[in-house]
Amino acid sequence: MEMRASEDIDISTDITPPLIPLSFSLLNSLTLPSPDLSTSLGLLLHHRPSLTGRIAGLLSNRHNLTSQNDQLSHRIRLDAQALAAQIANHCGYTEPNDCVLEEAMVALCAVLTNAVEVQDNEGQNLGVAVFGPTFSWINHSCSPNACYRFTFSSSHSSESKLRIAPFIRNSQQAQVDDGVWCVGSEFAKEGEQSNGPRLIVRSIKRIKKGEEVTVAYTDLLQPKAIRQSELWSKYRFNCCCKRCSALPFTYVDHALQEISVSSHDLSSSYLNSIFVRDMVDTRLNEDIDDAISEYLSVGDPGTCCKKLEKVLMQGLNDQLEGFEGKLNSRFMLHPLHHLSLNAYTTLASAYKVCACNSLSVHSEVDRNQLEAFDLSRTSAAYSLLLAGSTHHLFKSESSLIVSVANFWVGAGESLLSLTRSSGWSDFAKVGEVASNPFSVKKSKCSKCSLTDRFRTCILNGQIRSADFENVSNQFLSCVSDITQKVWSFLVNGCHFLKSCKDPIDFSWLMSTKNSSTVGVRVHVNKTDISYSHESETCARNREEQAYYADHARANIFQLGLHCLLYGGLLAIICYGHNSHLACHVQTILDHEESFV
Ligand SMILES: C[S@@+](CC[C@H](N)C(=O)[O-])C[C@H]1O[C@@H](n2cnc3c(N)ncnc32)[C@H](O)[C@@H]1O
Repeated sequence: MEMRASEDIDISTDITPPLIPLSFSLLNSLTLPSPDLSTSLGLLLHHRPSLTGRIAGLLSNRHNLTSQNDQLSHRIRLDAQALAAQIANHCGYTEPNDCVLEEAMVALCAVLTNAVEVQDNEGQNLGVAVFGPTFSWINHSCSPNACYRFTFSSSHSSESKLRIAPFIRNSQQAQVDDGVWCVGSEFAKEGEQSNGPRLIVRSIKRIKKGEEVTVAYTDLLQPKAIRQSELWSKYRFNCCCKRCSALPFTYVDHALQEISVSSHDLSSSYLNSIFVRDMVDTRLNEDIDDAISEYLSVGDPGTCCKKLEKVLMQGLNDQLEGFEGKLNSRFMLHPLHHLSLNAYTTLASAYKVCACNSLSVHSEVDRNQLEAFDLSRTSAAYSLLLAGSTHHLFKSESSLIVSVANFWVGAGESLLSLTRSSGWSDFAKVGEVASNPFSVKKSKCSKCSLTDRFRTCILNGQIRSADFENVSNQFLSCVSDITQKVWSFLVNGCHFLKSCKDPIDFSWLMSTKNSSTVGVRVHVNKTDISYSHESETCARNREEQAYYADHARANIFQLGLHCLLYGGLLAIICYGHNSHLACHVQTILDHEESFV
């Protein structure tokens, strides 16, 4: 089964009304050991599996999930026994019979195949839910044209209408029970009291009438091999979408897994050996994963930053046992490799925590202000690098919009908060620049229409494809200009960041594409830096320092504002104007205004 557009749909359109779940389990109120089991029980209490192996119209995929003698099928069997025992108990039997066990198996497989994690506004995992066919018949694509969000409000816009319909191939007709697809039964009714999660599907691309509507079942910022492996281990299917079938790989998939080699005695063709590539991938993955997991469990952000930056700067330099003896090479992550992106995300957050810790630990006021300022500056630079690098990928793969929206908002927040740092006083006379001197209203950019676009969109909730393209081009042009003015200031003191020539325009990567010694350091070109922090710190007097700092601060404010507004616009496209992220952007803008 699949879902298709029943009309032409523009980008940024809700394509279903709010849908109510068939079954939902909150993480903190489980009667059974796992949310999957509780959700399966909820499903079974109201629906019986049909002879075709579906339950409430949902595919159980029972055969594919349980036919192999592997860990997944073993786990499903054990869980199904626990579920069957619970049902038997509920019905007053002492032992579950084969029929109950089979029903438990079908319900559990249907939950594994169709359930989604429900997240609150902050992205925290609340539990697990299964929805009816309107949502559950939507297939996966690694380049999807739709996304979904949750809402917890019981009122919804009267405009939201169903714009998709099931498409059933002849061979599947027999699988669907009469009455399963019943328009209206899954939709939240006006004034309904229940306050559980509702799910809304929204277009992130233009979709033509009759085109299949797809969503992502996995993280799209992962390379093909990882996406395929996750889809196989969870759902047991091989994705054959356009992105996965592209040969050679799409630019995005190539970049997400690119590793370069530098060596005196080996050519980069060695990386083409799957054996060497897998070995290098595994080792680099372990290094990044270890640093991040240690940070998440032990909570030492400083050590994590050092470890991650070491991997980003030095790559893998060990002797590796290869099939032709020992390989004495250096393997570097490409700046757009998916592990680099993970590292930037963690570094942005870890430096921010370091900055907060620094303010709370030191007793010498001036020293801690300066240290916290430097750490916040580095955190903001990593946020900008993350947003810029994923945006670069987004230009080739527009379904990355959902991640990119969050990253631009994060970069905007981080840059704006940097402009409020008391550390600026180090550049001028203490106390003079303690509050934020910039106004959102007065800082309206003369070159782009972002502020107006955001305000219009936050009111009416939609942007047309053509408008969006224009706004994106204007935004990129402004942000590239401003970034050139402040990047050297933002990255001062951080070796890895200094080695990234431009966090927005990645054309510098292309020029070195065929080099076998692609180390990020080769891209450093100090002559391109329009003005550098070094020149500020060497400035002869405090007036000069203050002058440079004022300019840097004003530019960082402009940069932050652009990132935030653009992130807000993307948030409206992906989640709607009433969404948490769009409202969050509005709140930051109001907050900034209140500083003046
Ligand atoms: C949530 S259901 C989607 C609807 C399903 N096609 C149906 O007939 O009910 C998920 C299951 O659909 C199938 N599926 C989804 N996307 C797919 C894709 N891109 N390629 C192959 N199978 C897919 C897999 O069997 C997966 O476990």
